[in-house]
Amino acid sequence: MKLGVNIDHVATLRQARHTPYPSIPDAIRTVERGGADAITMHLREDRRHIQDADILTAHDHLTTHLNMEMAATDEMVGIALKVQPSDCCIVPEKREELTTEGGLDVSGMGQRLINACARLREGGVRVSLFVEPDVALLDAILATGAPVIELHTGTYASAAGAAARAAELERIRAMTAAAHAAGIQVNAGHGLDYENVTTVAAIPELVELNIGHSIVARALFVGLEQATREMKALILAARAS
Ligand SMILES: CC(=O)[C@@H](O)[C@H](O)COP(=O)(O)O
Ligand SMILES: NCC(=O)COP(=O)(O)O
Repeated sequence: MKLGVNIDHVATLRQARHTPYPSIPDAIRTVERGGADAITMHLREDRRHIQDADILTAHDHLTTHLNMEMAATDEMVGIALKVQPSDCCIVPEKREELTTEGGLDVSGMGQRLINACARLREGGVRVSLFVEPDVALLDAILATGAPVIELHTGTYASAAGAAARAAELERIRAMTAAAHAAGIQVNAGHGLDYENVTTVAAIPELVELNIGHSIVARALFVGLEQATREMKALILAARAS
Protein backbone atom coordinates (compact mmCIF):
# COMPACT_ATOMS: atom_id res chain seq x y z
CA MET A 1 0.00 0.00 0.00
CA LYS A 2 1.21 3.50 -0.83
CA LEU A 3 1.25 6.60 1.34
CA GLY A 4 0.75 10.00 -0.24
CA VAL A 5 1.66 12.74 2.20
CA ASN A 6 -0.39 15.91 1.92
CA ILE A 7 1.83 18.89 2.78
CA ASP A 8 -0.86 21.60 2.61
CA HIS A 9 -0.46 22.37 6.28
CA VAL A 10 3.26 23.00 6.02
CA ALA A 11 2.14 25.84 3.77
CA THR A 12 -0.62 26.79 6.23
CA LEU A 13 2.07 27.53 8.81
CA ARG A 14 4.10 29.55 6.31
CA GLN A 15 1.07 31.55 5.13
CA ALA A 16 0.09 32.37 8.73
CA ARG A 17 2.87 34.98 8.68
CA HIS A 18 3.89 35.09 5.03
CA THR A 19 7.38 33.98 5.98
CA PRO A 20 9.67 32.13 3.54
CA TYR A 21 9.68 29.17 5.97
CA PRO A 22 8.82 26.35 6.47
CA SER A 23 10.10 25.41 3.05
CA ILE A 24 7.92 23.29 0.78
CA PRO A 25 10.93 21.81 -1.06
CA ASP A 26 12.39 20.76 2.32
CA ALA A 27 9.03 19.27 3.29
CA ILE A 28 8.92 17.27 0.05
CA ARG A 29 12.42 15.91 0.57
CA THR A 30 11.77 15.13 4.24
CA VAL A 31 8.54 13.18 3.76
CA GLU A 32 10.13 11.26 0.91
CA ARG A 33 13.00 10.31 3.26
CA GLY A 34 10.34 9.13 5.71
CA GLY A 35 8.86 6.79 3.10
CA ALA A 36 6.19 8.84 1.31
CA ASP A 37 5.31 7.32 -2.05
CA ALA A 38 3.66 10.48 -3.33
CA ILE A 39 3.32 14.15 -2.51
CA THR A 40 -0.19 15.57 -2.37
CA MET A 41 -0.85 19.30 -2.60
CA HIS A 42 -4.23 21.00 -2.81
CA LEU A 43 -4.12 24.27 -4.74
CA ARG A 44 -7.26 25.91 -3.40
CA GLU A 45 -8.98 28.65 -5.36
CA ASP A 46 -8.49 30.98 -2.37
CA ARG A 47 -4.75 30.06 -2.13
CA ARG A 48 -5.01 29.75 1.66
CA HIS A 49 -2.02 27.39 1.90
CA ILE A 50 -0.35 26.00 -1.22
CA GLN A 51 0.55 28.76 -3.70
CA ASP A 52 0.95 28.55 -7.47
CA ALA A 53 4.74 28.73 -7.18
CA ASP A 54 4.75 25.73 -4.79
CA ILE A 55 2.99 23.51 -7.25
CA LEU A 56 4.72 24.90 -10.36
CA THR A 57 8.15 24.06 -8.90
CA ALA A 58 7.24 20.81 -7.13
CA HIS A 59 8.78 18.61 -9.81
CA ASP A 60 12.19 20.24 -9.21
CA HIS A 61 12.24 18.64 -5.76
CA LEU A 62 10.27 15.41 -6.10
CA THR A 63 11.62 11.93 -6.57
CA THR A 64 8.23 10.23 -6.14
CA HIS A 65 5.13 11.57 -7.87
CA LEU A 66 2.81 14.52 -7.51
CA ASN A 67 -0.89 14.25 -6.77
CA MET A 68 -2.44 17.67 -7.30
CA GLU A 69 -5.82 18.24 -5.66
CA MET A 70 -8.00 20.93 -7.18
CA ALA A 71 -11.51 22.06 -8.05
CA ALA A 72 -12.86 21.35 -11.55
CA THR A 73 -12.45 24.91 -12.79
CA ASP A 74 -10.93 26.11 -16.08
CA GLU A 75 -8.23 27.95 -14.17
CA MET A 76 -7.19 24.84 -12.21
CA VAL A 77 -7.28 22.57 -15.24
CA GLY A 78 -5.00 25.07 -17.01
CA ILE A 79 -2.54 25.05 -14.10
CA ALA A 80 -2.59 21.24 -13.90
CA LEU A 81 -1.83 20.97 -17.60
CA LYS A 82 1.16 23.25 -17.05
CA VAL A 83 2.36 21.42 -13.90
CA GLN A 84 1.83 17.95 -15.37
CA PRO A 85 1.33 16.09 -12.07
CA SER A 86 1.15 12.34 -12.56
CA ASP A 87 -2.24 12.45 -10.81
CA CYS A 88 -4.84 15.10 -10.43
CA CYS A 89 -7.55 14.58 -7.82
CA ILE A 90 -10.66 16.65 -8.48
CA VAL A 91 -12.30 17.70 -5.23
CA PRO A 92 -15.35 19.81 -4.32
CA GLU A 93 -14.47 23.20 -2.92
CA LYS A 94 -16.38 25.80 -0.97
CA ARG A 95 -14.57 29.00 -0.10
CA GLU A 96 -16.03 29.20 3.40
CA GLU A 97 -15.21 25.62 4.44
CA LEU A 98 -12.47 24.83 7.00
CA THR A 99 -11.50 21.76 5.03
CA THR A 100 -13.05 19.51 2.38
CA GLU A 101 -16.43 18.42 3.71
CA GLY A 102 -17.38 15.56 1.43
CA GLY A 103 -17.11 14.02 -2.00
CA LEU A 104 -18.01 15.40 -5.42
CA ASP A 105 -21.59 15.60 -6.60
CA VAL A 106 -20.57 13.48 -9.58
CA SER A 107 -23.95 13.41 -11.37
CA GLY A 108 -24.87 16.98 -10.47
CA MET A 109 -21.67 18.35 -11.97
CA GLY A 110 -22.56 16.66 -15.25
CA GLN A 111 -20.75 17.86 -18.34
CA ARG A 112 -18.46 20.25 -16.43
CA LEU A 113 -16.81 17.32 -14.66
CA ILE A 114 -16.73 15.15 -17.78
CA ASN A 115 -15.05 17.99 -19.72
CA ALA A 116 -12.46 18.62 -16.99
CA CYS A 117 -11.63 14.89 -16.90
CA ALA A 118 -11.30 14.79 -20.69
CA ARG A 119 -8.99 17.85 -20.83
CA LEU A 120 -6.73 16.38 -18.16
CA ARG A 121 -6.69 12.94 -19.75
CA GLU A 122 -5.85 14.41 -23.17
CA GLY A 123 -3.09 16.42 -21.49
CA GLY A 124 -1.52 13.23 -20.10
CA VAL A 125 -2.67 13.63 -16.49
CA ARG A 126 -4.30 10.71 -14.69
CA VAL A 127 -7.57 11.82 -13.13
CA SER A 128 -8.87 10.83 -9.75
CA LEU A 129 -12.28 11.82 -8.36
CA PHE A 130 -12.72 12.52 -4.66
CA VAL A 131 -16.03 10.82 -3.85
CA GLU A 132 -18.20 9.56 -1.03
CA PRO A 133 -18.05 5.81 -0.37
CA ASP A 134 -21.46 5.30 -1.95
CA VAL A 135 -21.93 2.51 -4.49
CA ALA A 136 -24.86 4.40 -6.00
CA LEU A 137 -22.30 6.80 -7.50
CA LEU A 138 -20.52 4.14 -9.49
CA ASP A 139 -22.35 4.56 -12.81
CA ALA A 140 -21.84 8.33 -12.79
CA ILE A 141 -18.16 7.83 -11.94
CA LEU A 142 -17.73 5.37 -14.81
CA ALA A 143 -19.37 7.89 -17.17
CA THR A 144 -16.57 10.39 -16.47
CA GLY A 145 -13.91 7.92 -17.64
CA ALA A 146 -11.81 8.65 -14.53
CA PRO A 147 -9.51 5.68 -13.89
CA VAL A 148 -9.02 6.43 -10.18
CA ILE A 149 -11.19 7.48 -7.25
CA GLU A 150 -10.24 8.61 -3.77
CA LEU A 151 -12.84 7.76 -1.15
CA HIS A 152 -13.62 10.49 1.35
CA THR A 153 -12.87 9.03 4.79
CA GLY A 154 -13.80 12.18 6.72
CA THR A 155 -17.18 10.81 7.86
CA TYR A 156 -15.47 7.65 9.11
CA ALA A 157 -12.80 9.70 10.89
CA SER A 158 -15.24 11.99 12.65
CA ALA A 159 -17.94 9.39 13.38
CA ALA A 160 -19.39 9.73 16.88
CA GLY A 161 -19.24 6.29 18.43
CA ALA A 162 -18.17 2.81 17.44
CA ALA A 163 -21.41 1.87 15.67
CA ALA A 164 -21.36 4.91 13.39
CA ARG A 165 -17.70 4.34 12.62
CA ALA A 166 -18.26 0.65 11.85
CA ALA A 167 -21.16 1.51 9.54
CA GLU A 168 -19.05 4.03 7.63
CA LEU A 169 -16.17 1.57 7.40
CA GLU A 170 -18.57 -0.90 5.85
CA ARG A 171 -19.56 1.69 3.23
CA ILE A 172 -15.87 2.24 2.47
CA ARG A 173 -15.29 -1.51 2.14
CA ALA A 174 -18.32 -1.99 -0.13
CA MET A 175 -17.43 0.94 -2.40
CA THR A 176 -13.80 -0.16 -2.61
CA ALA A 177 -14.80 -3.67 -3.65
CA ALA A 178 -17.40 -2.47 -6.19
CA ALA A 179 -15.14 0.14 -7.82
CA HIS A 180 -12.19 -2.24 -7.90
CA ALA A 181 -14.38 -4.87 -9.58
CA ALA A 182 -15.36 -2.22 -12.15
CA GLY A 183 -11.67 -1.67 -12.99
CA ILE A 184 -11.14 1.56 -11.09
CA GLN A 185 -8.11 2.15 -8.85
CA VAL A 186 -9.34 3.05 -5.37
CA ASN A 187 -7.46 5.36 -2.98
CA ALA A 188 -8.76 6.90 0.23
CA GLY A 189 -8.10 9.84 2.48
CA HIS A 190 -9.19 12.70 4.67
CA GLY A 191 -9.07 12.89 8.43
CA LEU A 192 -7.00 9.72 8.80
CA ASP A 193 -4.71 9.69 11.83
CA TYR A 194 -2.44 7.35 13.78
CA GLU A 195 -5.41 5.70 15.52
CA ASN A 196 -8.08 5.42 12.88
CA VAL A 197 -5.87 4.56 9.89
CA THR A 198 -5.39 0.86 10.62
CA THR A 199 -8.83 -0.50 9.75
CA VAL A 200 -8.92 1.50 6.51
CA ALA A 201 -5.40 0.44 5.54
CA ALA A 202 -6.40 -3.19 6.01
CA ILE A 203 -8.91 -3.04 3.12
CA PRO A 204 -7.09 -5.19 0.56
CA GLU A 205 -8.10 -3.46 -2.70
CA LEU A 206 -7.11 0.03 -1.57
CA VAL A 207 -3.97 1.22 -3.34
CA GLU A 208 -3.02 4.55 -1.73
CA LEU A 209 -3.92 6.59 1.33
CA ASN A 210 -3.48 10.35 1.28
CA ILE A 211 -2.82 11.74 4.72
CA GLY A 212 -1.75 15.23 5.75
CA HIS A 213 -3.09 17.02 8.78
CA SER A 214 -2.29 14.33 11.35
CA ILE A 215 1.24 13.81 9.99
CA VAL A 216 2.07 17.53 10.00
CA ALA A 217 0.62 17.81 13.52
CA ARG A 218 2.70 14.87 14.80
CA ALA A 219 5.76 16.39 13.15
CA LEU A 220 5.69 19.14 15.79
CA PHE A 221 6.80 16.56 18.35
CA VAL A 222 8.84 13.98 16.44
CA GLY A 223 9.81 15.75 13.22
CA LEU A 224 8.30 15.36 9.76
CA GLU A 225 10.50 12.48 8.63
CA GLN A 226 9.71 10.40 11.71
CA ALA A 227 6.00 11.31 11.60
CA THR A 228 5.87 10.07 8.01
CA ARG A 229 7.85 6.94 8.86
CA GLU A 230 5.47 6.08 11.71
CA MET A 231 2.41 6.45 9.48
CA LYS A 232 3.95 4.38 6.72
CA ALA A 233 4.82 1.64 9.23
CA LEU A 234 1.25 1.60 10.54
CA ILE A 235 -0.30 1.20 7.12
CA LEU A 236 2.17 -1.47 6.05
CA ALA A 237 1.58 -3.38 9.28
CA ALA A 238 -2.19 -3.17 8.83
CA ARG A 239 -1.87 -4.53 5.31
CA ALA A 240 0.41 -7.37 6.39
CA SER A 241 -1.83 -8.55 9.23
C1 LIG B 1 -9.54 16.58 -0.61
C2 LIG B 1 -9.11 16.34 0.75
O1 LIG B 1 -9.58 15.50 1.40
C3 LIG B 1 -8.09 17.10 1.40
O2 LIG B 1 -6.87 16.63 1.24
C4 LIG B 1 -8.07 18.50 1.05
O3 LIG B 1 -6.85 18.86 0.53
C5 LIG B 1 -8.37 19.21 2.28
O4 LIG B 1 -8.10 20.53 2.13
P1 LIG B 1 -7.25 21.21 3.24
O5 LIG B 1 -5.85 20.67 3.15
O6 LIG B 1 -7.37 22.64 2.90
O7 LIG B 1 -7.86 20.85 4.58
N1 LIG C 1 -7.22 13.78 0.16
C1 LIG C 1 -6.94 13.66 1.53
C2 LIG C 1 -5.66 14.30 1.86
O1 LIG C 1 -4.89 14.63 0.98
C3 LIG C 1 -5.27 14.51 3.25
O2 LIG C 1 -6.33 14.89 4.08
P1 LIG C 1 -6.00 15.21 5.62
O3 LIG C 1 -5.19 14.04 6.16
O4 LIG C 1 -5.17 16.46 5.64
O5 LIG C 1 -7.34 15.33 6.28
